[in-house]
Amino acid sequence: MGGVHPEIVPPPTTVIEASKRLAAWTAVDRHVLPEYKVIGIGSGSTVPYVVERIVAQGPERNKDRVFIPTSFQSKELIVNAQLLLGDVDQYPVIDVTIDGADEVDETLNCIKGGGACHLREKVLAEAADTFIVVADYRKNSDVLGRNFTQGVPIEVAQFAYAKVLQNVHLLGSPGAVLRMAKSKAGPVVTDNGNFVIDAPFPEEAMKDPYTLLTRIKMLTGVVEVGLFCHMAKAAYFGNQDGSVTVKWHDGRIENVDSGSSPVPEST
Ligand SMILES: O=C[C@H](O)[C@H](O)[C@H](O)COP(=O)(O)O
Repeated sequence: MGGVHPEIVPPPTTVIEASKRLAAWTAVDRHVLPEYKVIGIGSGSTVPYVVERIVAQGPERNKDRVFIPTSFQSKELIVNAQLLLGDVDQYPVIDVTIDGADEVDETLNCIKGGGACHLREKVLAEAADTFIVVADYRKNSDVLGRNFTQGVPIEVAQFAYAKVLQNVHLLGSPGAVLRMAKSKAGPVVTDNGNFVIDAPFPEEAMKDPYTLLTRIKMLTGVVEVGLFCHMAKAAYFGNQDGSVTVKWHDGRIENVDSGSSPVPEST
């Protein structure tokens, strides 16, 4: 764990990347406390900045901590940052988990799973005493599905996908599709060996994500649904003007002036 740390993520060159970093750094500064020893690491493009900031807390702070990944990607991040890797079966109680989101509504319900990692992410969110979301300003929304339009990610057992797809069509998402891979023929296969269905629902259904979650989860063959309801304690959004908006679980909205502009010098 000693020695020079490798670069975890290149410095941001766009306002969106800088906003992600701002959210991640602010959340780590406030929620990864010195006494915390078991830390869940989420997945996606915002999380490398989380790991970067944790590493900046120094080897002394990190030497007796263990980091639990939510995906192959976050496992690589932990290992490359020379942090100690653990798993949730060894550490079923986590002090804090920090993760990204595809969209967050006004009461902190989230769509997650744009990267097909939502099963492990939800396990680590639920195992954590504190679950914190970090994202750029585009994810800050009033109603889920307004910004992230590809639909609710649903992880399904491979053999059951066609049956679940039919069920989901009848449940009110006629446009639901099996997620196809980009650089491989055939469907996306998750880290757990399952398929993913993307199911866009009308706004009326998305206004009550908990009911929708329970309906989808009851379908046999569904492994996990990318709707995270009543889980997050706070969501941090990096803004274009260099401030951070914090939405708290009790409805409070806080504006933090980071004192630094997120606009990268090169733009
Ligand atoms: O499956 C992926 C995860 O739920 C990500 O946390 C989510 O897609 C957000 O990722 P990003 O930070 O890249 O927007």
